[in-house]
Amino acid sequence: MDDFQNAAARARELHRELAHHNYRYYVLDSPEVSDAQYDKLMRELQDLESRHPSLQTPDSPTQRVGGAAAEAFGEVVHRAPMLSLANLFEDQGLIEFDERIRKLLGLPAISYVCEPKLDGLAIALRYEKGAFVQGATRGDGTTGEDVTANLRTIRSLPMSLFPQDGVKVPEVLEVRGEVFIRKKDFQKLNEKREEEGEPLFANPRNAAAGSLRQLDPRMTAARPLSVFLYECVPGEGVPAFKTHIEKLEYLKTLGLPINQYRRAEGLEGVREAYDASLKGRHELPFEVDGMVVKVDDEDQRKRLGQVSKSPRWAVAYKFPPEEESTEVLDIGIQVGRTGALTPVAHLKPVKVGGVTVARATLHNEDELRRKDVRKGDTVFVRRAGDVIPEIVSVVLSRRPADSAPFEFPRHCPVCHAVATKDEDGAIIRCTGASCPAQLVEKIRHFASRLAMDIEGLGDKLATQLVATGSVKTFADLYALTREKLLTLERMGDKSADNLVAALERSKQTTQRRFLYALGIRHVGDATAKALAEAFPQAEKLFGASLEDISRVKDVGPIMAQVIHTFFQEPQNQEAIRALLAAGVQPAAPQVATGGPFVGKSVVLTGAMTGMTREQAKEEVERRGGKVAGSVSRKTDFVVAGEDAGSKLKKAQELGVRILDEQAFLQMLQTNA
Ligand SMILES: NC(=O)c1ccc[n+]([C@@H]2O[C@H](COP(=O)([O-])OP(=O)(O)OC[C@H]3O[C@@H](n4cnc5c(N)ncnc54)[C@H](O)[C@@H]3O)[C@@H](O)[C@H]2O)c1
Ligand SMILES: [Zn+2]
Repeated sequence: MDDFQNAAARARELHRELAHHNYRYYVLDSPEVSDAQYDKLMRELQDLESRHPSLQTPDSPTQRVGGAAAEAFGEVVHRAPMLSLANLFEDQGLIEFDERIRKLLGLPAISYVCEPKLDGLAIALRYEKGAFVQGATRGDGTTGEDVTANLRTIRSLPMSLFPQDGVKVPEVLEVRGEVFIRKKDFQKLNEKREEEGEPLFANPRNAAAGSLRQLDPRMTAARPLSVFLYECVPGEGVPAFKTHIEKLEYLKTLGLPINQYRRAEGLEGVREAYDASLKGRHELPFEVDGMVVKVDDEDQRKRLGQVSKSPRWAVAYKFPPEEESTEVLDIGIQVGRTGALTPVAHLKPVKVGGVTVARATLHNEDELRRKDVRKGDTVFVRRAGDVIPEIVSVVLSRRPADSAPFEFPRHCPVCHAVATKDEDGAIIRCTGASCPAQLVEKIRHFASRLAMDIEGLGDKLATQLVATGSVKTFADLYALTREKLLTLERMGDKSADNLVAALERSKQTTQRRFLYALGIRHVGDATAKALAEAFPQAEKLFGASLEDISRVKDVGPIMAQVIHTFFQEPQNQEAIRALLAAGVQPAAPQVATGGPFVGKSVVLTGAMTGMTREQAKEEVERRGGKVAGSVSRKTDFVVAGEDAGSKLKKAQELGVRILDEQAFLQMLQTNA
C-alpha cells in the first residue's frame, strides 16, 4: 500500500472512532475517553487531511460541529449557525493565530477580549418583547434540540428581561451562551447519584449536558444549573455594536448573566491574561477548560469570517487537562502508619495535570464499593492542583464481561492479623501490634511519655530502627545494645548510652503504662488505668471474655470489642509474652486504703523540679486521690510548683490548702 492508501484507511478508522465518541459525548453525555484523548484523535485526522486534502470530505468529523440533535426533543433551526471554536494548546499556536489575523486584516496589533472557557454546553436563547420564549442546544450547529422547558428551571436565567433605565427591550433578542454546573453543585449531584446507585458523571460538563437534556423538566429542576451569556445575534431593535465588550455590557443592561472578561492588547496581552487565568482556575467556583480569545472589533470580525466549523476571529486556548481516562491494572491494599487499610488503584500511567499518574487512592471500602471500581475498568482520573489523584467515575460501557467487584480483605495483607472496621464505619484497620506497616508509629507511641517513657526514642530513631530491620517487635527494643545502636547513622556514644539506660529504666513500669503502651486502638491513658485495675496481669486478658472486659469501668461495648479482639490475636499475645520475657515488669496498681490522699481532689499547677506533671498525677492516683484540672471549693489540695499562676491565686482566694513541692514530696513519702 502506498502512503495515500494508508492515510485513507487510517482516516476511515478515525472517522468511525470519532463518530462513536461524538455520540457518547453529545448524545449520551457519557464519554468513554478524556477530552485530551479525543483531541489527539481529532488532531491526527486534521493532520492526515492537511497532508491529503482529498480526504477532507464534507462529512469528516473535522468539518462538523458537535453531534446530531437527539430525536426525543423538538428541533430548533438556528437563525445563524452555531459554530465551534478552533483549539490551541500552546504558545506556538497562539503566535500563529495572532499572526494570521494581523496578516488578514493588515494591522500591526489586535485588541482581544479574553473570557473563561466554561466547560458546559452551548445554548441559544430567544426573547420576544422581553419574554423568554425558546431555548435550544447547539446540536449540529444548524439544528438543535428544543430544551425550553428545561431552561426555564435555571434560576439565574431571567424569564423576562429587566432592562436598566433608558434601555429599550428589543423586539426579538437571540443570545448565546453556556449552561454549566458549579463545582459544588456537581459534587453534590454525584454524591446523590452514588447514593442512588446511578452511574457517576465523568465531569461537570457531562453533568450539565446530561441535566439540561433531560426529557422530564422536573429532573432538570432538581439539578442546579447555571448560565452565562457571551454572544448576541443581530436582530430587530438590537443595537449595532462596535465591539464585543460593548455587546457584553449591553446584555448586562438587559439583566442577563455575563461572565467576567478581560481586555488584552496584542499577543503579549493575551499571554498575560492566559497566565493569570491558568493560575486562578482553581479559585473559580466553576470548571474552566481554557480561555477563549476573541477579536474585540465587530467590523474586524466580519472581515475575518469563518472556516468550516469555527470563526477565524476566535480561538479556545486550552488549559492542560486535569482529567484523563485510563485503565485500572489492579487494585491493591496499602497499610498506613495507623493500620488503616487503604485501597489503591494501580493505573496504566497517564499524564494528568502535568504529572504522570500511576496510582490513585480509593480512600476506603465504602468509597470503593460506591464507585464500584474494578480491575480492568476504564476510569476517569482527576488531579487538580496539588490534590491527590482520584478516580472520578468508571466507564461502564467499557467494563470487561468477566469483571468482578473487588473483595475487601478481612486480614492485613502485610502481617495477616485480623482487620476490623472502625465503629464510625469507614476505615478498616489491622489489629496487629507488630505489624511492620505500622511499626514506626507503634514504637513511637510505645516510647512516649505516658507509655513506657523511653527518653530519646522519638519518631526519627523509630524510623531508623525499623528501616534497618533492627526492631521488628516491641521486645526487640530491649535487645538493642550500645554496639548495635552505634551502627546507626548519626548515633553518637552518648546518645547510645543514654538510650540503653532509658530502656533499662523503662522496664520498671506500671501495668497502666504497659497497657497504654501496647497501642490498642481507643485505649487511652484513662482506659488503661481502669483496665489495669481490673486486670493487674496482662496475660489474664488473653483469656478474658467479652463480658469480663465489658464490666471494666468506663469501657463501652465498642471499646470492649476492640480490646477483646486485640488480646485474642496470637501476634499480640506473642508480643506481650516477649516483652515480659525481656524483663519488663509492669507493677500492679496499688489500691490505697488509707493515707492523706484517699478520696481527695488534688490540683497540680506550676512546674516541679523532681518529677513531671504526669508522674505526680500517677503518684496521687496510686494513693487513692483524684487529680482535677481546675480549682473549686471541692478541691482539697493545690500542689504549687514554680511559676504557678491563676490556679494558685484561685486557691488562695478560696482558702484551699496549698502545698509546695517539698511538702508534697514529704506527704508522698509518708504514704508510700
Ligand atoms: N471525550 C469525548 O469523547 C469527546 C467527544 C466529543 C467532544 N469532546 C470535547 O469537546 C470538544 C469539542 O467540543 P466543541 O465543539 O463544543 O468545542 P469546544 O468545547 O472546544 O469549544 C466551543 C464551545 O466552547 C463553548 N464556550 C465556553 N465558553 C465560551 C465563551 N466564553 N465564548 C465562546 N464559547 C464558549 C461554547 O459552548 C462553544 O460551543 C473537543 O475538543 C473535546 O474536548 C470530547
Ligand atoms: Zn498488619
